Amino acid sequence: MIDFRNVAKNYQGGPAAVENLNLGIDAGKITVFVGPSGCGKTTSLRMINRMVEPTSGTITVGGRDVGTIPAPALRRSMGYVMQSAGLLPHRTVIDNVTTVLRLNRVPRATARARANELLDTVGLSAAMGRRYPNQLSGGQQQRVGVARALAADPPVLLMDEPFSAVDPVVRAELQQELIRLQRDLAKTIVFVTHDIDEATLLGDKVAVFATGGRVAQYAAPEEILRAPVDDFVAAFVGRDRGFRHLSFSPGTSVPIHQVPSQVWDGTNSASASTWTLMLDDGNRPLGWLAPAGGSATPLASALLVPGGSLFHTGDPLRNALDAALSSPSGLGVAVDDAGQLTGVVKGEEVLAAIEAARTARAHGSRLPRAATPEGGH
Ligand SMILES: Nc1ncnc2c1ncn2[C@@H]1O[C@H](COP(=O)(O)OP(=O)(O)OP(=O)(O)O)[C@@H](O)[C@H]1O
Repeated sequence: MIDFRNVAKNYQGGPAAVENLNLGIDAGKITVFVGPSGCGKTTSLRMINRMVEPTSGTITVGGRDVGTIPAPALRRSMGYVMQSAGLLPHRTVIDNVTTVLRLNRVPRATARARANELLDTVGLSAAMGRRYPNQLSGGQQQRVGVARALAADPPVLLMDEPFSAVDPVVRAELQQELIRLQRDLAKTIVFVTHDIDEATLLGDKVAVFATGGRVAQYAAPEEILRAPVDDFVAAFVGRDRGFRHLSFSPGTSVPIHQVPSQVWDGTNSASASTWTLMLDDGNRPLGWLAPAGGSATPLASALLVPGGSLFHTGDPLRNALDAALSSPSGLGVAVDDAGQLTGVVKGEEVLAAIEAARTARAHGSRLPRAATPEGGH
């Protein structure tokens, strides 16, 4: 869909921001440019819609050389979302979202109807449409930025660190929304970030940039985590890449076990020697009761120990391992889509499943059935 051929950019007086970029970007997929600060990601992104003009080389979009398309028309034909949302402060949210539609001479009523639909798509109520940008939180502003970029239904969406100015919780929400949106929209998205976790979560493909716009590796995220091509990529990807790579291995082979459990009523008795999982009356985990130890005396007022992360049906091995590691009992709590208890996973069995997945990969075979801990090696 998008092709960089021998593209270079020299800002006046400086060293080459981008030396010689050759890269093909797939249609309908999310391609992430990731890399340290100043390596030319934003410059490369902005050359696609001619916000930055290349010094030499060619960029084509859908086979057309962007240099031959008038810049304003080109920009209107692509969605663009940036870090600060870039909303016009003196215009209401709805007017911000309809800007491009109005420039494209879409009648006002149609544009507003479309904008309201889009606000709903990005999780904002119609009432938000009447507010001004400074009356929204940072996360809400970014949602408006995404709605505005989608307004003209462009096939290409350029996103420059769109979620980096919001807190981690909102950021995770926005990332999930983008994944959900993309399932329906299948846009060609080019996404710039310096966060490798964000890159591997969102990218169908990830281009790891080094100084001067040199692409050190361009591959699917699991490959970058599993087999970085050189020390630069390995260092950038980080020390816990092995753990992160588990996001790409299904957790279906991890055995689920029964666990002693009770409905929590505030007066439950701890067992002498085992951890007991406390549930609400809908079978959803609330926390644990620690073993009472030598004294089998029931506690008058039991103390609920907060649980660890939950391993949902369908989650990857990473979540299974995290559930086990973060659980005070050492047993990772597994739940179904409704959040109801299905059982627990054991750390050593997750490790055995990880080893089985690795062996299967090494032999290029299908995943064997779940290995027992004894059979792990
Ligand atoms: N308008 C400009 N004028 C001069 N130099 C610029 C300009 N914009 C960027 N540069 C330089 O070009 C290089 C690449 O910058 P660019 O913004 O593309 O990098 P980046 O990888 O997106 O960085 P960051 O993650 O910090 O945004 C840097 O050395 C930067 O200082």
